[in-house]
Amino acid sequence: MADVSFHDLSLLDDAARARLLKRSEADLTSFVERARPIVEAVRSEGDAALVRFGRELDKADVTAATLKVSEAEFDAAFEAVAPEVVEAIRFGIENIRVFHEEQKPEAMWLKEIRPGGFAGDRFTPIRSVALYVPRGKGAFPSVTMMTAVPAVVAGVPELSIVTPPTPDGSVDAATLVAARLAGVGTVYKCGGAQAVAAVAYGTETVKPALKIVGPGSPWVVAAKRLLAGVIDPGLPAGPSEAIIFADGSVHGGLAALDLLVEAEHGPDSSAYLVTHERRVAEEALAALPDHWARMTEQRVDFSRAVLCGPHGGVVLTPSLEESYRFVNDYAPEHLEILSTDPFAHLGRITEAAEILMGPHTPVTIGNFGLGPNAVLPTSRWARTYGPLSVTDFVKRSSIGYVTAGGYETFARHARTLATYEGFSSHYNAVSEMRAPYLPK
Ligand SMILES: NC(=O)c1ccc[n+]([C@@H]2O[C@H](COP(=O)([O-])OP(=O)(O)OC[C@H]3O[C@@H](n4cnc5c(N)ncnc54)[C@H](O)[C@@H]3O)[C@@H](O)[C@H]2O)c1
Ligand SMILES: N[C@H](CO)Cc1c[nH]c[nH+]1
Ligand SMILES: [Zn+2]
Repeated sequence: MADVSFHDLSLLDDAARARLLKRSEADLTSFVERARPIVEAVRSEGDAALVRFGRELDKADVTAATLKVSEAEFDAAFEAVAPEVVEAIRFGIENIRVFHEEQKPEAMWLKEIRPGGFAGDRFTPIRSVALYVPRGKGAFPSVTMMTAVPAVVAGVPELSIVTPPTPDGSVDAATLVAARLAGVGTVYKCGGAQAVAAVAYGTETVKPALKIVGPGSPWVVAAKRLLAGVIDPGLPAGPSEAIIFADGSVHGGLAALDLLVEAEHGPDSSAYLVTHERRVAEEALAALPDHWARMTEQRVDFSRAVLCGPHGGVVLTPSLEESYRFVNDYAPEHLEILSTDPFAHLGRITEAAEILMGPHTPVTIGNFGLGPNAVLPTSRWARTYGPLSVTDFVKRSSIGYVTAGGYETFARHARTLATYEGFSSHYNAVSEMRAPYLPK
């Protein structure tokens, strides 16, 4: 059995350190090439292609008539899901709603920039958005909560969910419960590249959308890349990843417990424990076998593949400074600061999409509904993107308003720059030609 990867940063040259920063999806070329014919088939054949790929790729018994989830299926889902699961979904949705309502921008603001000259922003919902909910290596009602709640808070009028069907032709029941409780009533049974193509082009059954958000496998990420000229692909959210940052105030066994959280998503995930304390690193390595003994076989296989492979393991740094530097260079999707004084470290970390503070805030709690969004940028995109938010579901128009009294000051400077840039109509519109036409 392979050993957990142990990286002593003080022994690595720059090239070896740079390799640690890479993710499995760094090269999507082969997925993009294989997703291309799927996308093309959906564009040209519509529902027929969705049914074919549903059967081939998801081994699912779907027909054109059953591609859209019926009201009866929603009702049956509430019967099928255990009451405590419904309660956990309600609890999460409520927290996520409170967080995102706080985040919602004012519908409009206007400021007097100079006397008689007003400028501001107005926010209006995007007309139609599709939410991708994965269903490959597990079911994700939590992703339904995380994508649907901010969309509903933003007021998007046309919302739909796309998610892969299961072999019996149904959709994960808890996903349907979460959808209805969050306020989304349209769910289509298609996943992967074909789902992205379906909402980009539309089919006989699937209504096209202006934007798609939500995480997914490399098939989903590849299709979003191919269709970026047709549909807004939202923030890049691929295979899950995390850094557990630990100082010397915690036990390494705790770090190992939390390191396994995102490592168990799939063999394409990434997860590191980063610490400058050799004791913490050694305790973590020693604790992993016990933790694995309490996991399901599939999740052991996934997390072993990550932690024993090139995209995971334990990183021992020569100093606290080097730990900060590694985290900021890596720009993780999830970062957990394991310390009895996490706020002492927070100011040093600038590149992370989600930062969870202290020994009582494991990534699990963030994933399942503390409030902040757990759909997050992966593959170092945390350097420029933040978590999914209400602002992903609205667009901004800027508003300008100049009064009769304020006009001449702005016009004078505009004439000067219009002349410099060589625009005669721009000039004329603010010249003496304007006055005769103005309302008296
Ligand atoms: N970044 C985030 O915020 C975030 C949140 C949750 C999950 N995730 C990640 O999302 C991903 C979900 O992936 P998943 O696989 O569980 O579900 P998925 O729904 O994204 O992918 C499954 C679909 O991929 C397609 N597919 C599978 N094999 C294929 C093949 N050989 N050819 C063509 N298409 C194929 C099928 O259509 C299938 O329905 C995981 O990597 C997880 O870590 C990320
Ligand atoms: N960790 C995922 C985001 O990378 C979210 C999630 C949902 N369920 C379990 N985990
Ligand atoms: Zn997770």
